[in-house]
Amino acid sequence: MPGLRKQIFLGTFISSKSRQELQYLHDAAVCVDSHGKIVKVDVDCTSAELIDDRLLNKLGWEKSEVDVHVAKPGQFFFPGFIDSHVHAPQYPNVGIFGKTTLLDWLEKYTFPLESSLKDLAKARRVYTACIRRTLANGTTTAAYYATIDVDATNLLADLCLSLGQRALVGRVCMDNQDICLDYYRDESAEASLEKTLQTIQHVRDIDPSFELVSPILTPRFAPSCTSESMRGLAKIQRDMDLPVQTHISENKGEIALVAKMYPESSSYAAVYDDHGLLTPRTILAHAVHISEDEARLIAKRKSKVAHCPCSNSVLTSGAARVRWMWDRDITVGLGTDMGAGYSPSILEAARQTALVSRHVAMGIDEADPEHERSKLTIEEALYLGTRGGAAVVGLEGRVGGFEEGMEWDVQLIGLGDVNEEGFPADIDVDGGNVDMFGWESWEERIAKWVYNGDDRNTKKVWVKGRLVHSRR
Ligand SMILES: Nc1nc2[nH]cnc2c(=O)[nH]1
Ligand SMILES: [Zn+2]
Repeated sequence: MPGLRKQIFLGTFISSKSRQELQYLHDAAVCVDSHGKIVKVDVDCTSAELIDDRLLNKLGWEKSEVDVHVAKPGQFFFPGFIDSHVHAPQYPNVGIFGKTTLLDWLEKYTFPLESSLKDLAKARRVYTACIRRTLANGTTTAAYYATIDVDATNLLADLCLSLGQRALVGRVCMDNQDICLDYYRDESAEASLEKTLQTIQHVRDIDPSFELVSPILTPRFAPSCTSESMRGLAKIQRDMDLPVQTHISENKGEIALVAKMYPESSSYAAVYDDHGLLTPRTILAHAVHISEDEARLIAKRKSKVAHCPCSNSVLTSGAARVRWMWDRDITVGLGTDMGAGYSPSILEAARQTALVSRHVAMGIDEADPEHERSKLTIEEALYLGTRGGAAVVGLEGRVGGFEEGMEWDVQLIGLGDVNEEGFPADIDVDGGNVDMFGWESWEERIAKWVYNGDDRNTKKVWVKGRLVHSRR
């Protein structure tokens, strides 16, 4: 990214040390070079003045070439969220679902809206709103499904790049003439693959090394694709080493449909595997009802799962078992799955993850140790939204923490209103739902953020060192 100045961030930095534990760095300085990369983390930096004496000398940087950002008392830096499963064209429909479940929801609400986005002016409006709203909620990376339309999909990639959101952008493949509706489908398997290649080429043209925006192969789900298109996509995946995203085992009716369509495959996961689509770069959304055999196969292929708790509750799909998948060595991240998911926020997804895990627990006898184990902690939910998601979208080690060598994809969080000493000022009803009383430990502050926070607490957001959102 040309034109970025060097930056030093001072304050408290909180990130996942492991699934179970958050790391708190207080009075720290994180130094970011002009490419948006973290080059130094200094943990003993109590004031801005120290930067002159010590840090700048160590870095060999001139004061005049550096911007210094100091977090206010009570604020902290947190890694940007990763939305590992989201449909940008469905954004206008968030909250609009009535009592539908997956298959009738697709027909009633989703396909008409997606198809209407071949109108590029409408697509621009919807995609701009989706990107700006998710950035405002701290989402620095999103794995997007677009629509079947090449131009509108390419526009989504353009907008991610210009608005500064890291993204994987997929043109949706739907070529099964028996299942897909006439008004919204690819003409043939061949056309589906050709259009996919057009979007890959477009992304290559605008971001040649896929630094910020990458194409992602997107067979919508097994019912919407033919064997021919799935095999063709698998070949493109192998030839170009690209990521893949699709849906799996979300809804019982869907599972029955897949079993009927692919009787020769032993399970839903096996359908993808039999077509060469279960790869280490494959993101499978939902996995609510997968069997032991399917979990074993997914883990063996090192494919990843995007857990979408809001969507699974909205569409009455079921409660995915995150601990159970972790126990079977499956890497899991979080997805909003808008517009089935009603919220653009991964913080909301983290909260719903914690709650859905309690519903999983309620389905297990209290005497069984799994009852207690199923419940996820706040630390685990935040891990899923940051480092877990990074591993799911193939950015492990690049984003999700504050280590040297990582990129500055970060949000600045402010909780309540505090005065210079860090004590609460008067309650500010416009500033968000998180009220601080001054006696909370850092662990308690994070808990209050997860359960009552929202975009009003997300003060600033950076991607690869660039400021992409700032709250007025
Ligand atoms: N939640 C969800 N599941 C799907 N399965 C196939 N398409 C979709 C979709 O758009 N949303
Ligand atoms: Zn989805």
